[in-house]
Amino acid sequence: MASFNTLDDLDAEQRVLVRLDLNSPVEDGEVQDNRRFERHASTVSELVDHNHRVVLMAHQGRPGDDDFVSLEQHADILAGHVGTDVQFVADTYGDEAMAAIDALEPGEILLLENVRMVDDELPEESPVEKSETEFVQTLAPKFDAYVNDAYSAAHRRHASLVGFPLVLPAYAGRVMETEYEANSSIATREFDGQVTMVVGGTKATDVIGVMDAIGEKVDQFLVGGIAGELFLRAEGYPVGTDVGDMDLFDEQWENNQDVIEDVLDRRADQVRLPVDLAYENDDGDRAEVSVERIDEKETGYLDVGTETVEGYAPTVHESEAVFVKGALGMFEDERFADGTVGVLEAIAETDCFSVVGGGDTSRAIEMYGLDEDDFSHVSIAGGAYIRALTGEPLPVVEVLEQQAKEN
Ligand SMILES: Nc1ncnc2c1ncn2[C@@H]1O[C@H](COP(=O)(O)OP(=O)(O)O)[C@@H](O)[C@H]1O
Ligand SMILES: O=C(OP(=O)(O)O)[C@H](O)COP(=O)(O)O
Repeated sequence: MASFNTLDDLDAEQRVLVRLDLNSPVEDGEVQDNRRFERHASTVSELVDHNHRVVLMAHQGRPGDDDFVSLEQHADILAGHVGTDVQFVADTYGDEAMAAIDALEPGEILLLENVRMVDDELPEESPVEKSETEFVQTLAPKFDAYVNDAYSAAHRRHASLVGFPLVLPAYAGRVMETEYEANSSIATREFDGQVTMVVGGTKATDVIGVMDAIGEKVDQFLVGGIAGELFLRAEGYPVGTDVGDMDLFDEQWENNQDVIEDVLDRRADQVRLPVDLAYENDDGDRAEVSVERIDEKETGYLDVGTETVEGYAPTVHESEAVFVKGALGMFEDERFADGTVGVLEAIAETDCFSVVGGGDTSRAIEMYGLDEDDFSHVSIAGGAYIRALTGEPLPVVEVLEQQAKEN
């Protein structure tokens, strides 16, 4: 259990400054609705119900990137989820923002402009240095309290995340609370039975790091995606290499070969690898091949095969807890969704404690008609989830805990 203050500790009718993480995919300039809006909307609604004046801060993209855009569209999308108007001001702590904050009535919501447009926001510095910036020093006096709900950005030491809690009474929002409890549980909870981790996706470096860090806590790793092929390569199979213009394997192999070999060496009986793989045949259909029958990699393998799923599912059924990081195949293409969906269905069928993380992987749940309620927790965090799994501290959580202890 984290020992930070939560909304349960916050008195009603305050002027509250809230940090959300509404960072979203942007396609052709259009911000895409996603789980982050829906989740944060419940925190915002709760604050509105308690008659607070609610001022929201968030970021979008990184300076220089195409998705580094204004939060104007975010205000409309969030309003749709909250069911109440969300005002927007194209300013963060200048005169325009200050006037909009002053004009706010109890129960009203105002979203400030993208905090990454403020020079003081981004350089990673200590919370004390961040709290001394002009941004924090100018904005904070307008408020009685600060709420941080941005769990998925909790690994960053930015002004809006770690500066304000040093100068205002600080509370964790509901998303922060829920994400923290669920995602940290692999490190902090003792489960009675078997703990299983499903790892896949394209960012093999991340999941291999998790396997290395958390091997003591996990009984079985069910591996697929790019990591699956890299582990097969380490076992001597002629896969896990780039073919054509693919660049998913060779660089990650060079960066992780030692760790993979070490994990296999120390944890051979914990690591389960695909026994068959799926690819697109000349007719454009899904075809499968046993890994034993591959002589040379000539095509991209886009999913684990049927026999692999049939082998993984019983392990899931026997588990007390299952954590997922990364998809077992390229599930966005229906032909290559069997591995990911098969394992998610197996998890949904059981009443084990389950966490599904990773922005891309969790999209498979709605894409294939699975019910989010059949999982204990579907995380909206990527990098922060990885850190929670490996037990690495999150600066935002540390600051919230520190403030709770001192005040
Ligand atoms: N064999 C594969 N070849 C290509 N892409 C794959 C393969 N297996 C999984 N993927 C892709 O991995 C993506 C998810 O991986 P990743 O971005 O690392 O995870 P997340 O964002 O969920 O943490 C999915 O979009 C899926 O298409
Ligand atoms: O989307 C985010 O992280 P994620 O891609 O790890 O889920 C957060 O908003 C953090 O964004 P950043 O990685 O640009 O600091």
